[in-house]
Amino acid sequence: MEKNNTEEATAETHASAPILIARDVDVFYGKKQAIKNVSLDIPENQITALIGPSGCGKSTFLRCFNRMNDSIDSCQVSGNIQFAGQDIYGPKVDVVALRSRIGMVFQKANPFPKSIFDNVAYGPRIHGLSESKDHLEDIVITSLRRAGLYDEVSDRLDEPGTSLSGGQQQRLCIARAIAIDPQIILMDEPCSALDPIATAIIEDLMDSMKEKYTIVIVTHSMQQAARVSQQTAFFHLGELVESGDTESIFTKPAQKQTQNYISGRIG
Ligand SMILES: Nc1ncnc2c1ncn2[C@@H]1O[C@H](COP(=O)(O)OP(=O)(O)OP(=O)(O)O)[C@@H](O)[C@H]1O
Repeated sequence: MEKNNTEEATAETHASAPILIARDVDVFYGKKQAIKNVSLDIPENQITALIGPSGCGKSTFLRCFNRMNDSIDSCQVSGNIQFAGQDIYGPKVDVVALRSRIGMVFQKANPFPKSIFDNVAYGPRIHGLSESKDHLEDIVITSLRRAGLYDEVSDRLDEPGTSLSGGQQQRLCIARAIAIDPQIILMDEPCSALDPIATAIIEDLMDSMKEKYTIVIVTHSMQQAARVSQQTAFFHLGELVESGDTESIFTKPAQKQTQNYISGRIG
């Protein structure tokens, strides 16, 4: 009995070990501060939801994790973010390599103007991940399967990615992210352009994906955060008000601001 408890405790500790650690992160767009001294741990193989009212800084904070903010001239990020123990803003960091480990899926599905196959094969080709044509085919098929799309497209891999439905296009983008073998997938409101059925498919998919990947999702939908995530972080006016396990945040939040948001009093 005692042994089982120890095993359980070890498994639990392992399951919640942080893969991303943000400390004292500030983000400015010019003189305007969008993120104020935010510290947050992202546990491995879990889904963390970033929630909060429009403009509170969720997407800005998400983009810090794979340095997508680098491409915005006015944007300055300071503080410390570690990925698997390495400072991702360190001088020697190869941003392209970082983004292959920390992939991203955007609000609006954005397939390349290429075939379904080539959309998924693109990343492995440019990152030199495939040893042969057969290996590349394997990667494409495995990625499409992991994204829950293969069965729907197996007989039309040569057709344009843009010929798919919105929900299928979003799963194609997830397959594209998976194809370069990331550890983390950042999702910025991935279902906001989708109908409830396509949304439910993606939510089920996320649940199965967390066995292999760590997911951080920005969502406007509190119901979605409650359905899919194990951890939730609530932002307001650029500050992290509170974070913790999703059930606690939604049933007994520690902060009044969180309570007001989840009960619809601010939004
Ligand atoms: N490229 C940019 N240039 C200048 N200001 C920006 C830029 N992107 C975001 N901001 C500002 O930073 C703040 C945070 O924006 P951000 O998009 O991160 O919030 P959000 O919580 O994701 O909002 P939403 O839920 O509406 O998408 C806002 O005040 C926004 O106007």
